[in-house]
Order: sequence, then C-alpha cells, then structure tokens
Amino acid sequence: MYVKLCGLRTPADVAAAVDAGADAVGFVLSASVRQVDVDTARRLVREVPSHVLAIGVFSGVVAADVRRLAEESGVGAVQLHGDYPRAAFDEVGASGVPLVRAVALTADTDVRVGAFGEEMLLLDSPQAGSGHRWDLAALDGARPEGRWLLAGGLGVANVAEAVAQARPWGVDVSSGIEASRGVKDHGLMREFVAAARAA
Ligand SMILES: O=C(O)c1ccccc1N[C@@H]1O[C@H](COP(=O)(O)O)[C@@H](O)[C@H]1O
Repeated sequence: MYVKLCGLRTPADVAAAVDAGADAVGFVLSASVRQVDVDTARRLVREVPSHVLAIGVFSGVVAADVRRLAEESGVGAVQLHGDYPRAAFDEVGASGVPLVRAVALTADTDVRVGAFGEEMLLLDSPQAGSGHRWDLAALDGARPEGRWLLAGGLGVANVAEAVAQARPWGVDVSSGIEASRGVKDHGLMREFVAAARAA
C-alpha cells in the first residue's frame, strides 16, 4: 500500500513522515491553509530522502507557473488538482517531471491511469483538502486499475474500511493527520501509515 502524507509545512513534519514510513509527501504550493512558499518548499524538499517522493500540489495555478514553481522548489513530482485540461498536463510534463492527476469522480471522469500522461491518478472529494469523504459506491463500474490513490476524509479510524471498499493502489491524507487545521499531528501520521499498511 503506497501512502502519501500531504500538506507538510515544517522540517519536523517531514522528519515525522519519513520516520512513519511514508512513500510520498506533499507540499501545497497554491492557495490553502497549508500553502508553503517556494523558498520554504525548496528547504523542505532538501530534507526528503531519495526513497521518498516529494510532490508539489497545485490547484488553480496556471501551467506556466506550476512548471516554474516545480523547478524552483525541486519537487520530484507535480500533483495537478481539479479541472486542468490535457494541454496543462502536456505543458507541465514537458519538463520531465512525473505528474499526478487529482480529480473528483464524476460520470465524465476518465479513470484510465495515464490518460493525461500522468504516472498516478488520485480520486478525491470535490473539496480538496477539506477532510470530506465521498461516496465510494461511485467506484462501482468506474474503478481505475493500476497506480491510483484514494483520498478524501481518510483518517486512522476509517482507512481500513475505505481500502477494503475501494481497493486502491495507495492512499493520500491531509486533514486526518492534523491536530488542528493546517497543523500536522506526528502521532497521527505514524498511526495512519500503520493503519493503511495493515488494511
Ligand atoms: O490540502 C490542501 O489544502 C489542498 C489544497 C489544494 C489542493 C489539494 C489539497 N489537498 C489534497 O487533498 C487531499 C486530501 O484531503 P483530506 O485528507 O480530505 O484533507 C489530498 O489529495 C491532498 O493532496
């Protein structure tokens, strides 16, 4: 089970995520209570060991700026959240950075992993980073195959049940590992990784 811990803001957050055994960590570089500026992101990325993927998370940022911020921060992958068109994936991906396509599941969603040139698909609630869950029954008949992550309101108490129902390749969490909005709880990070791996 691939586990991404998202919305990290401090070196202590990064150290705790690495200690917990996360496969990937996310730094939000667009408007959010969890936003870090590009200089902070660059410093945090330097703390991430090579076996852990540092992902820059973007929503509502034009592709040219995503590409510049990704290059300046040194992230190892870019997560494009929301309704970015295929052209935006092509523009950002032209730099060679691996992409994560993060969308809410609707009747129109292309659930083929790689359909937009991405390495991973992430299915999330319509309100990214809100801690809101979504109806996993929507996956019936629309379940992706391969490298796809489940997100949206996951936490220590519900990740096992969510994994059993959705059967994702990996999971992603932000709100569910926080003591208060935007402030990570390092104990919850450890418990979440353990619970996801045990699922
Ligand atoms: O976390 C944010 O603030 C955020 C901002 C902009 C785009 C995505 C964001 N977070 C993503 O939301 C999910 C997890 O959310 P939660 O666990 O329900 O809080 C994850 O994909 C984050 O990368």
